[in-house]
Order: sequence, then C-alpha cells, then structure tokens
Amino acid sequence: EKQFPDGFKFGAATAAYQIEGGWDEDGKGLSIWDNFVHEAGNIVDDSTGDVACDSYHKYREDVAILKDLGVDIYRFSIAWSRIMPNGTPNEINQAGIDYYLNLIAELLLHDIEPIVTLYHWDLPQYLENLGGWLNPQIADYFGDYARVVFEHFGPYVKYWITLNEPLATCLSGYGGDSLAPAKGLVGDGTYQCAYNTIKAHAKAYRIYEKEFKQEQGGKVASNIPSPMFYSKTDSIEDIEARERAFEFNVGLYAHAIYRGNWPQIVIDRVANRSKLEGYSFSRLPQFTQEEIDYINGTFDYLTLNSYFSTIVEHTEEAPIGTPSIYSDQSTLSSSDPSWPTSASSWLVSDPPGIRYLLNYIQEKYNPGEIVITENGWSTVPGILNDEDRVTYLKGYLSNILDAVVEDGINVTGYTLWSLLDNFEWSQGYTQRFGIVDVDFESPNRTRTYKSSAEWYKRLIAARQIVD
Ligand SMILES: CCCCCCCCCCCCC/C=C/[C@@H](O)[C@@H](N)CO[C@@H]1O[C@H](CO)[C@H](O)[C@H](O)[C@H]1O
Repeated sequence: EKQFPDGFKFGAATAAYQIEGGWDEDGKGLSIWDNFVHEAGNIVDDSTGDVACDSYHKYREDVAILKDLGVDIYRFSIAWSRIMPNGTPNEINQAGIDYYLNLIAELLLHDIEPIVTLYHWDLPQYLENLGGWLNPQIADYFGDYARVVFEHFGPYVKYWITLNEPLATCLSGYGGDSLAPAKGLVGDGTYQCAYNTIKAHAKAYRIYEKEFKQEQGGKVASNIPSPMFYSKTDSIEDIEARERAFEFNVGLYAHAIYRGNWPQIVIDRVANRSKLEGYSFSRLPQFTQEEIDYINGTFDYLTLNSYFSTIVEHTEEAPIGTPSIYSDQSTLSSSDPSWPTSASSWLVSDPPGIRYLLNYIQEKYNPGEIVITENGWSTVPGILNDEDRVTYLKGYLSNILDAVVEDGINVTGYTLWSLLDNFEWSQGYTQRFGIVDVDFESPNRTRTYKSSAEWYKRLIAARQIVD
C-alpha cells in the first residue's frame, strides 16, 4: 500500500465565526456577520453564530478531540473584532488575545501545530461602515491588524494564511448578496474588492517579511479556492472558455501574487466590455508597476481549498447591458450527472479532479509547497453513519496521495473541512460538514464522533488509505 510521506501533515479546519460563539463576550466588537445574521431573511433557517459550537468556551474539548484523532495540524481563524473591537489598533482587547493564546498553548501542549487564518470573512463592522473591502485604505487597516497578530502569536505559529477565499468575499459578498455584507455590485464591486484584497494580502506579507520573518521563521500565503475545471468538449471555444473560467475565478486572486498583474484575458475582456458599456475606464482597476512589483512573489507556499469539479463550455457573448462579471467571463458551468451529490447544491464528488487540479496549479504557479486547507463533504443534519462522506474523503485523499507519490507534487498537508458541524454561513445549520456531530439543541453543544471521524483516525494512524 502507498504511504503518505513522513513529513505529510494531517489535520482539520474550522473558522472563528462558524464555531466560536461568544459573539459579544469579553469586549469583542461586532463583525459584519454578527449584524447580517440578526437581520431576518438572510439565513435560510434564521439561525445565527451567536453560540455556534460554543468553542469560545469549549476549545479544550475541541483540542482533546483533535488529539484523539491524532492530527498533526489544526487550521483555525482569528476573529479580527475579538482582538481589535473596531478593527483598528487604537483598542486591543486583551481577553481576545488571551483566548487565542490559550488555544494555541493547548494545541502545542498536545503537539498539534496551529495553522492560522487572519481573515475568514468576519470583517469588523466599523471597517465595513468605512466601505469594507471596497475602501482603498483597507489594505492599511489589514496591515495594522496583521502586525498585531504577528506580534502576539507569531512566536508560536509557523503557517499563516492571510485571507480565506477572497473569491467568496468579493463575488458573493460585494458582487453578490449571499454572504455578508451582501452588496450586490456584480459589475464593479467584485473587481474593486479583488484589487483591495490582493493589496491587503501583499501588505500583510511584506510586513511579516520585513518585521517578523527573520526572528519567527514562519510562512505566509493567501488562500485559493478552486474546483477542477474541465472543458465540455475539445473544441477551441470550450478550451478557451475553461481558461476564462479559471482566470476570472482563480487567476483574478492568484495571478498577481504568483505571476504578477491580473491575468491578461481578464484585463482585455473587462476593458473591452467596459468601453462598449460607455465607461471611460476599465471596471477592472489597474495596478501600477510599483504595485505589481510589491505584490508579485508575496507567497511562501500555496493554500488550496478544493471540494468539487465543474464542466465549462463557451456561451455566446451577452448583449451589452448591465455590467456583470458573468457577462465579462462568458462561460456556462455544469455538472456530470454521474457525480454523486451532497447536501450543498454546489458540492459534487469527482475524486480524480483533485489530482488534475494539483498538477494544473503546480504547473501554473509553481508555488514550491502546497497545503490543502479545505476539502470535505456535506450531509443533512443528524447523520452519524456518514458513509457517503467516508467514500468522498477516501476518493479525494487517494488522489492527493497519487499526486504526491506518483506526480511529485509537493503537497505537505491536508486540513479536512471540517472538524465539527458548524454554522454554514447563509445555509445556517441545514448543511453539516463536520466529521464530529454537534447537537445544536443542547446547551452543552455535545460532540459525537461520526463514522468519518473514526475512519479519519484510522487513516492518520496508518498513514495510508484505509477501508
Ligand atoms: C470556488 C468556486 C469557483 C467558481 C467556479 C464556477 C463554478 C460554478 C459553481 C458555483 C459554485 C460556487 C459555490 C462555491 C462554494 C464554495 O467554494 C465555498 N462554500 C467554499 O467556502 C468554504 O466552504 C466551506 C463549506 O462550504 C466553509 O463554509 C468555509 O468557511 C469556506 O471557506
């Protein structure tokens, strides 16, 4: 049997808003998610993350579970407004700092390495009032936040992720309305947000590089979510459509960091359509040469979230009308009917896709090291015997193993999404991604292993795919 290499690290992932609760405790400030969930109609089951898994109080129990599973790494995020209530450095909340120091200490005590995300979608509301990710100064605010994080936690953390899935923030939060702050600015907002998130990431990277790296010796990267994109046919049109889909969804956030500037196809198409729409400038902001040089190369590794595959085909150019990133992109996406479906409309299982994708990403960005920071499966609530999740994970991990052993891709870690059932954003508690069930009806938020947790524990112990 093929073995995962010795240095390969297994783990699990969570995010602050989805598990912590304690939304207004001990001096924490409000985030855009605290406000979004309290507005009726935004979350399908009208639930909130006010308590969620109550990990703010139960983190020791979470770490005990991680220890029992035998993981090497745990990916979690810091809630910006828990340590800086309004997002600015003029007020630091010591109780928030202590919470994360205690969590990290508990992890290290059990030989579990933290991998820490600075921003997993919970922007301090005060910064949103200033324009959020559309405010050109947000990179400076993020830089100040990053500095506080590195100062306090840097001695204990070696792997940093600046922003989780900027694609989701920009496309669904500012371009669309399914994530907070639901701005719905599909033609302009997505690009301005992308521009600012890239500059914020680069700022944090450069601060670390200049002020902390020598002493702390850690690695910093942004986060890239990507499905495997297949072209529907071998026609030139569909192959080009597949490239466009990749560049408009992945390249928009990765190209400037790994190769310099936006992808050329995005520059050309948005400029062209903007002109036809009557704009005197491109809706895609331009990087100056100085910005390109500052951003290019701001990575020490690559973190990849990947769950599914999609089939892309060319579609006729949309008539000039309301500006939209979708018309700029001009592609259609579909699924293969043979791919098993989950409780989430977008999540289908295509295990070989992850191996193709890893090869594609390696060739395109040559990042040196890749950590898969999210991959997982959703079910409806209440299922402890989650055989479909085990089948999915087995297929994906087996293909990841082949990518490492057969293809020589330097994937050094894997943090499964998710350790616990948790608050699944606008889907509330209707979709469950945990390998550990959480009883959201009980005040104790009782945790119970699913079959997948038992299976993952055996896999980690064996360091090979197990039945
Ligand atoms: C990555 C998307 C590229 C778009 C390519 C077009 C293909 C069309 C299909 C559209 C589906 C879009 C919905 C995608 C959603 C996921 O990528 C997103 N939910 C992943 O975010 C992480 O998901 C976890 C489980 O949902 C978890 O909630 C975590 O917090 C997120 O980081």
